[in-house]
Amino acid sequence: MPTSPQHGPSWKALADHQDDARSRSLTDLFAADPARGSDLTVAAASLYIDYSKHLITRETLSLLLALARERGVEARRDAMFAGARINTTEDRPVLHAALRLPADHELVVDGRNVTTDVHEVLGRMADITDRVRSGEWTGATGRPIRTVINIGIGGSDLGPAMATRALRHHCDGPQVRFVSNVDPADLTSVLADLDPASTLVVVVSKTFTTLETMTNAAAARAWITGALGADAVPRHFVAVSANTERAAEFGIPADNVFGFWDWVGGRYSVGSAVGLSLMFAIGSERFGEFLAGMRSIDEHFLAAPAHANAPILLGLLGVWYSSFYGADSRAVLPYSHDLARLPAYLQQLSMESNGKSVHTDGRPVAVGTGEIIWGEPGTNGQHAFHQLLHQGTRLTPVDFIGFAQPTDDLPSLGGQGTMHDVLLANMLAQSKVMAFGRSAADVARDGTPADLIGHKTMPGDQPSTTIVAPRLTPSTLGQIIALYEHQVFVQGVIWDINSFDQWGVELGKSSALEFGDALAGAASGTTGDSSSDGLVAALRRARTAA
Ligand SMILES: O=P(O)(O)OC[C@H]1O[C@H](O)[C@H](O)[C@@H](O)[C@@H]1O
Repeated sequence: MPTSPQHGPSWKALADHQDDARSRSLTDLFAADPARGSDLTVAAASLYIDYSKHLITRETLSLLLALARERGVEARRDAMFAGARINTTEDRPVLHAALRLPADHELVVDGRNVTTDVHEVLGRMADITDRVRSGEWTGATGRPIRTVINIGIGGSDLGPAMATRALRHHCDGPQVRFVSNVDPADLTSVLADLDPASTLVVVVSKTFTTLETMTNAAAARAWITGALGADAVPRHFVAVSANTERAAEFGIPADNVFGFWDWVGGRYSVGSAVGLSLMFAIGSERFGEFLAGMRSIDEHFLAAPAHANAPILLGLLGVWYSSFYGADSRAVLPYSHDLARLPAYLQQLSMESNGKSVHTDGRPVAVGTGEIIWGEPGTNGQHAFHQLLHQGTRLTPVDFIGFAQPTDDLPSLGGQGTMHDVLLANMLAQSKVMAFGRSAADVARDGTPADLIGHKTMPGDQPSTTIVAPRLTPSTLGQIIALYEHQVFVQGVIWDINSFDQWGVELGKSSALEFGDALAGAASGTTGDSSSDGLVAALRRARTAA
């Protein structure tokens, strides 16, 4: 049974070391160690990752790596990949990495070779994808499918939605749209301009019980059957679920149900059948490239020594800031408009995984765990929230993500270079000024009036990682996703928390059911607290107001 991390010798050594290191600025660190900009980098598949602009010395790194050893990160990683039941509160293996294993790689769990099952489903997905994309699969009136609607929420939405948007340039199948929110505005606006006769609905739910998804799916079914009759359902609905019986109860024939397994967490499921809508959009071949990209990072994570292992290094840096500096959040800033939904995707991946306050054995955690992930694509954030990153009082580590080659390009304003170069130049400039700032002496040298010097001084020391890839492709997107998955895993191991359950979301779900009754007037008496009583009453009154 692992002890709490703060009781081990490495934690104490890091805390003592931090007391010494805290006064050293990134400007000082780069002056004292000019090679750090090239040395503190790591290559993983086609990703080049610069972590030199972090508040660490080489000694910090070796202490962090000692912490990883002490916490058994590599042994735990091997246990995960081997199918050990490391999701202890749900007694399940954690095998999203098995979703991208080659077909000839045997991985036996509970007496079954899971890669056989994975590739059987992948084959069925490829088959329906080919039929839909070629027009062989038709709707009830014989029309080919022009639009696919993915109905799902959380892990059954964010992954395929983020990836479909990211791979816009590779989308050459039916148009794919996403509906997640139980707010009827979501479904209504998505359906508004669609023809039911050429629309295919993919209902995605691991459990097939999620209220939002079931509600939207029922409304979509009414929309289809209202136009085309009840018999149209098998031509217009397919399901993705680990609960195939429930999917059948909804009226979706078994041939149209694509399964996955309880060893795939929702937020880790984009490489499973949950990615079916993405496959419709980009085709099965490119989906295969996406899985291969993920696999290349799995292999790196498994094989690279810890000091050159990107997920281990990035995981340790996340712990360094969360637990030692008390940083609450990390900004993820993709300098790629196509990655606009990546921060939202990573919010679920990281915050639902590591937003925990007890150790694996149920004892309370005594150190800062979890990170609040947020962000917007560059350069939009620069004109909105970067001010706080540049001159605010909070330490907020940043991940910059950029691509050498553009997906789209246009000439720049001055005609020299291109807009993509302007984008990349901004990314590099932001990481530089966040790290090194601008001293008061420098500001004064410009003749700045004394009373403005403080206002114009840039403190610097806002740490960042920069992740660079040649181009945004199915493979590099898969690599980025797997990199973050494993970073989250490493942090969970160091903190000794279960990154693979999410009990915290359950209470809100059951409470919402009670409020549904109260709003409808079906419940009598109090909701249990005076604030909720007042809100229910105000909402009921306002419904009848003009
Ligand atoms: O795929 P489903 O079973 O419908 O679940 C959808 C989502 O809802 C749950 O409440 C969990 O918090 C998420 O981890 C999950 O991805």
